[in-house]
Amino acid sequence: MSHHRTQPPTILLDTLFSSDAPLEHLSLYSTTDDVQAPSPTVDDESRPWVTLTFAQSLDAKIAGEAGKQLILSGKESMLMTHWMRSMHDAILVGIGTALNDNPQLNTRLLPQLPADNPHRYHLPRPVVVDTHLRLRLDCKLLNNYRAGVGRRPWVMSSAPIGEAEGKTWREQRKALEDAGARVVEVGADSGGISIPSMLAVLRSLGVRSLMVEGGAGIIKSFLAAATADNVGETVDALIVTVAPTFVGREGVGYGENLLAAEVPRLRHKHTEIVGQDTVVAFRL
Ligand SMILES: NC(=O)C1=CN([C@@H]2O[C@H](COP(=O)(O)OP(=O)(O)OC[C@H]3O[C@@H](n4cnc5c(N)ncnc54)[C@H](OP(=O)(O)O)[C@@H]3O)[C@@H](O)[C@H]2O)C=CC1
Ligand SMILES: Nc1nc(O)c(N)c(N[C@@H]2O[C@H](COP(=O)(O)O)[C@@H](O)[C@H]2O)n1
Repeated sequence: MSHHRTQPPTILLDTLFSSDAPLEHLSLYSTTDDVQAPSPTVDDESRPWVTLTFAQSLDAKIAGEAGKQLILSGKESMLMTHWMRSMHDAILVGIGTALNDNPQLNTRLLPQLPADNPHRYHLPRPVVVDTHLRLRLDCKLLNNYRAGVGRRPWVMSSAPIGEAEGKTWREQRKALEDAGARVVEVGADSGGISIPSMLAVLRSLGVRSLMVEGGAGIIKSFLAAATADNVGETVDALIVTVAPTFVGREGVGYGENLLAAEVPRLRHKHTEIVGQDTVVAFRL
């Protein structure tokens, strides 16, 4: 769709912004005024706006056998994902994805702006959820930051209680910080980093909107945190790209253990055919 080439797709504008928001330059911001970058927000500012998003096959798989990374999105819907990235202050992935995919989480697919355009695309902050600080020191997120083409990655982690484990964690924290990361301590429980605590901390650090890209474990946790009982407390929008392909049962899914009573209530907002894919957007 041609308008995807020069401005954000309608499905994103409809889902992330209210109809009275000024639609010009929604994903652009002045190089001198980062703070003014347009962003979806929640009213009470207790947490960031959260968009949960991923690409899946027809049989609801997000990766291949043993987690093999799959490019499920076609080029048009991948471009849509990069527009979406430009509309959020930060992008979050779990450490499983960071280790497996070594992602960049930037907006490199967006069309080049004319040289005389005073704006540039908003570059989101990468955030990795990593209890045990397993992030590699030579990952692309840190390499890009050191090369001046990415924001400093934030690593959301939790200091262990035991002395031996604590020593390793502190050493790894120093190594990651020396490599350029900012390690942010958050409370954890048996399910890993506490999602509500992490969201509150991110908001206190200035993150107004968070795009959660996966992987499987993170998607499950955010869906579980956004159950019917908790509606409105964790996830604001769900945007799923469905690719016209089957992966098979060896692939990695995210929904196998979801209980019907626990699934969040979805309000359908928009469905759009983007290239060969179908993108479905909901508000929660
Ligand atoms: N198709 C798509 O759109 C996408 C596909 N993927 C695919 O997903 C796969 C990775 O998924 P997965 O291995 O599950 O890894 P995740 O990226 O979901 O990371 C999960 C890990 O994050 C840590 N963690 C800490 N706190 C939490 C919490 N509250 N909830 C969940 N996890 C937490 C845990 O590790 P620890 O205990 O060490 O902290 C956990 O093992 C890859 O194959 C990747 O290619 C990924 C993104 C998008
Ligand atoms: N939208 C989308 N479609 C797919 O088919 C995917 N595999 C993903 N994966 C996510 O994108 C990350 C890679 O990002 P970079 O290209 O390195 O910027 C990957 O880690 C997943 O989070 N997404």
